[in-house]
Amino acid sequence: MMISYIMMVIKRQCALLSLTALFLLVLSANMYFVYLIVEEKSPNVVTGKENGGSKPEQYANLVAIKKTVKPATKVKISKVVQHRNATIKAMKNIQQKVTVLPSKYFKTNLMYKKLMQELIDDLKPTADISTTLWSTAEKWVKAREIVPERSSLLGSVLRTLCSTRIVHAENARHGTQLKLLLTLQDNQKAIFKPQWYPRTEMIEGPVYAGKDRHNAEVAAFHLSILLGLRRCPLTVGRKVNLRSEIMPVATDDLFDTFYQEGNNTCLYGVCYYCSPQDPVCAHKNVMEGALIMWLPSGPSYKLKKFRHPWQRTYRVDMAARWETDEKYCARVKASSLYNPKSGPRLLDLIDTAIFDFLIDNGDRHHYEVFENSPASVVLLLDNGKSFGHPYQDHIDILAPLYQCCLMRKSTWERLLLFKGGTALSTSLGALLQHSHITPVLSPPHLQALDRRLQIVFAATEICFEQYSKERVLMNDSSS
Ligand SMILES: Nc1ncnc2c1ncn2[C@@H]1O[C@H](COP(=O)(O)OP(=O)(O)OP(=O)(O)O)[C@@H](O)[C@H]1O
Ligand SMILES: [Mn+2]
Repeated sequence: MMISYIMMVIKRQCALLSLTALFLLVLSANMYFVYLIVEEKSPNVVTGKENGGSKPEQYANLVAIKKTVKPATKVKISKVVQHRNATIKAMKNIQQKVTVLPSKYFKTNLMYKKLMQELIDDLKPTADISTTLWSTAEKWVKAREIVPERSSLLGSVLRTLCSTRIVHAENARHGTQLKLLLTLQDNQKAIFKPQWYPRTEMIEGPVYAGKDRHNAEVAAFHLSILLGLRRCPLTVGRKVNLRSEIMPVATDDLFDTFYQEGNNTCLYGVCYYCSPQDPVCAHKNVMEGALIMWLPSGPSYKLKKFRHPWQRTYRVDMAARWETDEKYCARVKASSLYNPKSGPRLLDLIDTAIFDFLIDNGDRHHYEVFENSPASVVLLLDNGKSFGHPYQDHIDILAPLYQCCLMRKSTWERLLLFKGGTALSTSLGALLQHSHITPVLSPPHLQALDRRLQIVFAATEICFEQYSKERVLMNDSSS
């Protein structure tokens, strides 16, 4: 009797203990997850010093993973699909919704033409080419926008960027891809990302496959203006003569990577992905590229890099948490950094997701803000992996939108301006006509924008049905 009583007590204690242990385990797992989000760490990314040389430690793992993913890799898709079931279910719902989108989304709002005309006017150069415009552009940079809503000098700044003499050229030590850091006359820095592909190239493979697309940087900048997301550095297309404009002012280590291949001058640069086996070649001496104006230096503009909470694993056989967990947004919001009540960061990321989905950029593994500005905007830096395939839509880029079901009201209103079916492609096409490397996008890439906009409408409609419009759309004042 006594023994069975003691056994019963022990059993109860054990049950209690294992329950407590389970509770502690769940709690610590949750805390670890919040820690990962807040501390910008990822189980898949080795962190380390920022921008530390040609092989940044913080990217070592991510880069190694990216390198191993070849477009032709065969994987057991069914297994991967199972792992990514949360986001796949959401994507299917959205695809279904597109087919029954309310008719209001097919009615054109002619007001878009007014906006388009205003922006086209702003893009026309009105002042002479002058390096005094560097300081004009510098003054535009604020905590929440780096390009003003309207400026009659926008076109003049862009033209100056396009045509001012290059006085120094070095390898940009930032990031992993080949790019040059140019200094233009009167000390304006700019990044030059070279052309790797013709406009018609279709990039097959995962969403982050291939090399940078210089024209994508130019198109993304113009789209950012059109959508009122004025957080993308000023970007132009520029053709440079490697022999007369770059080589004479190149640093020795850059100069050493230039060589002649038949009639064409080539270079391979110094960067993590750079090698003599992987050169980029000019047409004869002329190389087309994107020239991206460097943000001002100084403490107010110091950049801080964060791991993107919806970062991909860059592995086809491994899913990220956001791909498997329908309630992932609640976890993100548990961090005060992303709680919409305490700051605009989450809404910025949702704006970014919409922007990235439209341009098909699935490579925003990190994002940057101005470290010393409270409530700094999420900058749209590095749009090079966009516009890879005009016939593919990677709906999972929209995960921050469909998992959080939140959107800034002003963003929604701007998107609605382009409803009707062709307004977005028409407008962007018109803005890009002023570019020195026009046509910037091939027609299929432009048309893809209209199709993807419908998908954004569908995703948002689902949110409206689920939570009501009032709960989904957030006022700017509350963010
Ligand atoms: N216009 C700019 N002004 C200021 N800093 C910039 C600008 N463009 C890029 N940078 C800095 O350089 C870094 C690398 O640039 P970018 O992301 O375009 O290169 P990348 O080679 O594609 O990098 P990654 O391999 O990380 O994708 C950015 O993270 C940012 O810190
Ligand atoms: Mn990149």
